Formats: sequence, structure tokens, C-alpha cells
Amino acid sequence: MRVLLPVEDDVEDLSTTLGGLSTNAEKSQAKPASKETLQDAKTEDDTKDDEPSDVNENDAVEEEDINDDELEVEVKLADIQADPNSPLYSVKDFSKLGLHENLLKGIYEMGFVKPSKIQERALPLLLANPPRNMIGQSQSGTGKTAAFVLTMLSRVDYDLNMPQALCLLPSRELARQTMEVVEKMGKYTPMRAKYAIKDSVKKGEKIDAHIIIGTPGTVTDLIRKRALPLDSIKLIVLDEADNMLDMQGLADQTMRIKGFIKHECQAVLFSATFPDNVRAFIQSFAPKANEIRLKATELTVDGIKQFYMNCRDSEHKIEVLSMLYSLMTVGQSIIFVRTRKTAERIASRMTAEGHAIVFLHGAQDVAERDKVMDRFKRGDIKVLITTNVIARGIDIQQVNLVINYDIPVDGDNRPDPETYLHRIGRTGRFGRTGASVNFVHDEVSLDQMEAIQESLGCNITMVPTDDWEKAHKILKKALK
Ligand SMILES: Nc1ncnc2c1ncn2[C@@H]1O[C@H](COP(=O)(O)OP(=O)(O)OP(=O)(O)O)[C@@H](O)[C@H]1O
Repeated sequence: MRVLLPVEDDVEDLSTTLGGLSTNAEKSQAKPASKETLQDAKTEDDTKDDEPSDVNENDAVEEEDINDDELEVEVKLADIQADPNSPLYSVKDFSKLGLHENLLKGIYEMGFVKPSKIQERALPLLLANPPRNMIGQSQSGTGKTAAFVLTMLSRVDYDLNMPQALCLLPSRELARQTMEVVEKMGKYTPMRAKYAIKDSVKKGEKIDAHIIIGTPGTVTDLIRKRALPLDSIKLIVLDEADNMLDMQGLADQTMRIKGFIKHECQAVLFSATFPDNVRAFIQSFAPKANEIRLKATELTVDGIKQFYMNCRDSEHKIEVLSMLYSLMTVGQSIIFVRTRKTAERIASRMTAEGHAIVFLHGAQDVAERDKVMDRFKRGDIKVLITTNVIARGIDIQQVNLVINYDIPVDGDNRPDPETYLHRIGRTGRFGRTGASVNFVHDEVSLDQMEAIQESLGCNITMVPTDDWEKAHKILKKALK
């Protein structure tokens, strides 16, 4: 049995706080239960959003010197990580977190220098023996993925060719992104990882990879077909856990998958948000968990400046958008809309004006979704219009502007602060700066935005729509 033993076990008392919040953590001995490996697979998934659309593209639009930006971020990151009030702050370095040296090699090769607060706090708890469940909350873009990926890579016995860690996520795009992180971090281990997303597993194939990354629909399907054996699963991870256990969302499938695992298994839940309505599900999925939680007032990331623009009516919104893009130099941006129809309308207008735009929604076929996402991630296209399908988790560091063309609301048309947080969190990743702009066009949308502002205790500042010189100045400053 090949085991990834930690380099060093120097773990502190973790009955501690994240951003001042108490955890019920216990003293950990940080003996990662790891063993080791690598390889992978590729393919497709499920969906979870509304309607179809098409993809309009050509390349041009706004440009920005990303290299300059990166440099600035690198310099600033060290300062931010030295600030005890920052979610990126840590007192230790990665070598003190009980990780195997082959994992440290992977981490350093990714350019990580110091852990973030959530990584520093969560990892020793996650790796301690006997394994204990974990509910981990930290602001968007603060490195939760590394925390659970390193746990999976540490826990797996690389001599056992059986699925041992199962990671469930709400979208195909997030599964693909997480696979990339697993491959990079596990580069110096013999790990093998496999997708469980739509079209990823051939008929008759039996999965024997160590780590499985997938969406609940496909995972359920594979379990039913006996293609995904669960006998050796020792770790189940839910990323965007509140979303995965939201009654209106994926909860049934996710709970059922857990129910298929008949033996003891460590449950690890991460998200930037854990609203009250999912509390019961979370407790039953991960009983007696170590918890790292944020206070309600700590949910937003300082680096993301939040604005709103008052539009006369819904028609005026498209004019304001168009004006915004003709005036501003934006790195990359994401425009969130409520329906596919709106996405189509905006796309055709902006395309006609010469902007290069792609859009992504749950009704597109998987190959198209992958193509759109890959182009946007590569930076070939600067503007992505989308519904909530990628509101969560997607990490594209060059995105410095998020537009809520429609204020996020839930299925009952009530303001949805969690979705708002996740949407704006597509910018301001790991200490970077970014801006979000909300469009309001009537009393209802204004009320919705104000309700979100109140619930999060954040400041959303007005940018005029009748003084473009001023608007330009404000946004330019925020976008730097
Ligand atoms: N210790 C670190 N040092 C430098 N960069 C890091 C570190 N940890 C993570 N990152 C980078 O920070 C970015 C955000 O990380 P990640 O996607 O894990 O955030 P998250 O907390 O999961 O966000 P979300 O809530 O949006 O899912 C990624 O680009 C990741 O590579």
C-alpha cells in the first residue's frame, strides 16, 4: 500500500476561528490518512438551469493588459496575506499543514506561496484521524477548492484501484475546473481521477479511478448501472454544498447518493454560503462535523466594489449596457441574466454593435458548453452572458467585472442574496480587485437589490446613467 504520509505533523489547536467566528473544532493530530496516485479522463455532464440560447461570437472587444494586472496582484497578494483581517491571511506555510511532499511540490508548482485562512484552518482538521466530517465556509475566491482537493489526494490509497473519493458539484463547468486542480495538485502522485459527468463514461465501463468528480445526475445514473462501485468510498465532498442540498435544487439526488454508501464515510461540505433553509439537510448529511463558519457580516470580499445603475425601464437597460461597453475598458466580464431570451436579446444587440460575446446556459449541448467555456477561459472572448448555471465556483482570474443585468431572485421571485454573492464572487478572486454592477429599472428591482444589500450588510453605490463622464470615472477607478 502506497501511502502519502505527511512531511511533518505540526498542527495547532484548531478550536479556533475563521474571521473571528468560532468553530467547534477539536484538537487535531493531523495524521493525514493518505496514500497515493494519478491519471484521469475527460468528458461531459448534467445541467441545472433554464432555457436554451445560441452562441454569438467573433473576436474583438475590449482589451486590457492582463500581464500588468497580474504583476500588481502578485505584489499586493503578499500584503493581503500579511493582514490578519483578510480571509487570505495565515500564520503558517503549506509545509506545516501535514501534507505529503509530493503534494507540496504540486502546490508550489501552481504558484501558491502561503495558504489562505480556510486552507490553514481546514486542512489539519480534514486530514486528522479518525476522519471527521467538515462543514467549511469561506468567502468566494479564497481557496476552498485546494482544501478539499488536497484532502482527496491525501486520503486515497493509491495501490487500491477503486473509487475512494467522490466529489459532487452542481455544474459540468465546475467539475471540469475541479478536475484541472486535481490534476495539477496531484501531478507528483500516482493518482487517477475520472469524470462522472454527462457522456464521460463509456457503456459497460467500470470505473476504477481513485477520485471521481461529477454531477449528481450522472453519478446517480452510474451507480444504478453499477459502473461506479461505492464499496471503497471513504470520502464524499460536496462543493457548493448549500446548493447541492437545497431542497429546490439537487438535494434529492445528492442525499440519495449518500444513502447508497452504506459504510462510514467522511463527509466534507464547502461553500461561501450556508443559508438557514439548508441547515437540516446539512446536519443530516454531515453529522457531528467540525465547522468553520463566517459571520453574516463577513460574507463579502472587500476587493469587489459593488455598484448599481438606475435604468428608466427594461429597454433602457440594454442601452446602458451598450454604453458601458463602448466606454469602458474591461478585462473579462460576465453578464448574468434571468432568462435565455434576455441573453439572446442582449447578445444580438451587442454583436450588432461589434462586441464579441458568447453565452452559456443549461440547454446547450455539452460539447457546445465546453467549447464556450474553454474559449472564455482562454480569454479568446471577453464577454460571457449566462444564467445562474455558472454563478458558482467558476474561477477565471481575469474577470474584473460582473454585471447583474437582472437582480438575482429565487424560484418565488424573492431576492436571492446567496446567488448574488456567488455571482459577484466570479470577480475579485484571491485578492484581486473587481467590480459588480447591478441594473435596476423599476421599484420592484430596486427593492430586490436593497433587500439583498440589507441582508448582506454591504454597500452598493450608485453610478449615474445620466452623466457618463462621472460614471466612467467611478467605474474606471474600481476596475483600475
Ligand atoms: N494559497 C493560495 N495561494 C495563491 N492562490 C491560491 C491559493 N489558494 C487558491 N488560490 C487560487 O485562488 C483562486 C480561487 O480559489 P478557489 O476557486 O478555490 O476559490 P473558492 O473559495 O472555491 O471560491 P468559490 O466560493 O467561488 O467557489 C484560484 O485561482 C486558486 O488557484
